Amino acid sequence: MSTSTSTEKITEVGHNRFGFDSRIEVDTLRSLYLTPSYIKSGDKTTHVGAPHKDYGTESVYDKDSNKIQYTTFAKFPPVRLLPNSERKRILVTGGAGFVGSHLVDRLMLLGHEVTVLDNFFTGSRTTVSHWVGHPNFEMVRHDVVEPFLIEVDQIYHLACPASPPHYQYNAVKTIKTSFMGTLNMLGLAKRTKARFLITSTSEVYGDPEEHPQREDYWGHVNCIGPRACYDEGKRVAETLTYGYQRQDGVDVRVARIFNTFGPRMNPYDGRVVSNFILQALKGEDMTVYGDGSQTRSFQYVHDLVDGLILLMNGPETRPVNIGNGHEFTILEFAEAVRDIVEDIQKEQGVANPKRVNIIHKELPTNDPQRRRPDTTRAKETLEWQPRWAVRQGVEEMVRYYQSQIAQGNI
Ligand SMILES: O=C(O)[C@H]1O[C@H](OP(=O)(O)OP(=O)(O)OC[C@H]2O[C@@H](n3ccc(=O)[nH]c3=O)[C@H](O)[C@@H]2O)[C@H](O)[C@@H](O)[C@@H]1O
Repeated sequence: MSTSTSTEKITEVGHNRFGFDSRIEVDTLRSLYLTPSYIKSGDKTTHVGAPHKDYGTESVYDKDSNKIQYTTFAKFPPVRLLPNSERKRILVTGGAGFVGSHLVDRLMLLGHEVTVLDNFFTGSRTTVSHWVGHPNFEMVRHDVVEPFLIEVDQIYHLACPASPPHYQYNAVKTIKTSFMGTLNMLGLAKRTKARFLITSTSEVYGDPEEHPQREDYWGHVNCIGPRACYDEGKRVAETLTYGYQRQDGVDVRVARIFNTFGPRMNPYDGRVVSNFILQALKGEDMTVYGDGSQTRSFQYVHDLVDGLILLMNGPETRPVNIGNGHEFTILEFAEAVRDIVEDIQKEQGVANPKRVNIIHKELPTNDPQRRRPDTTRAKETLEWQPRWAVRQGVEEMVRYYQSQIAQGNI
């Protein structure tokens, strides 16, 4: 499949819709994840990554001693100054995770007060460390399976491991997180009258018999399979959400997220995009599970954050699919990632980049055969559509991982 379609340069993300202006320059966001870094070897220090800014975290990796020194600057990225009437108190559970950290960046830059709850099981402090100390920001180490009391206007409830190896690592804890965590956060929403948004998943459709998947499809889930802890956990979380809406009038939003990728994805989390990019960058064999004929549709994280913010502030209370409709077989996707990595390596002066092999490994049990979102509802009710081509996102993620490798973080 060709990924070389020419794509327009995206300079701004977000929308000004539903009384909530979420527009931000892409370069501002980038400066938060493509952070400056230096590598020291003997007397020589080389700069890698983005140009130096006087905020965020800087790292110097000393190759000889294998030590890394972080410096956090007391200056923060400038945030929008909002009048009190517009500034919201926003809770983001799982805010130190991959998706959560991008949402936090956006909400902080927009001028809101953000509290992050995270138990750091799969999230990491470093994803949002550039905000620590900011007057509008608070980070709390807390597990959502325990109640949490706070006064807030909006709750984005993201907390839950999302990668198959992570969520299957402790299946009982995953179900507990989905059920107890959602129960606690809905209880909080009921008491504070905060609007509540839960990030559900395309996995509620299981191994779908309908294609593409619309929100009114009930799904095809094996309730005793290895994925059930996540799939059924999210299904019961949705049930709870609408239970609180019907019984207690809680103002709810449900996002069903389809495969998402981007910078800050944990390099070891085992999902396909991070695995393929890192394997290609390190010159290792790329591992396609099964024959690679299963399909997925991948969306870039900035599109997802746009969708979440629109959903939270818009009128739609039914579940909404948020995903990109460009469907790849996994084998096609492996080839596309390999081509993109080679193109970038050539652009960087590597004359003949080593062509990595694609090898096949066993297909995980109950791995869904086909997955593509029908996003008509998001288009009609939120006026949301994905804007980032897969190639644009993969290119940016390659550069992010390259700088992480250079810094000794991978
Ligand atoms: O994003 C979604 O909609 C949901 O599905 C994902 O699950 P999955 O689609 O299986 O995600 P990956 O682990 O990235 O796998 C995608 C496909 O690539 C394959 N794969 C994965 C990794 C790898 O190295 N090679 C490989 O061929 C898998 O077998 C699967 O067919 C994640 O579980 C969830 O984060 C999410 O809720």
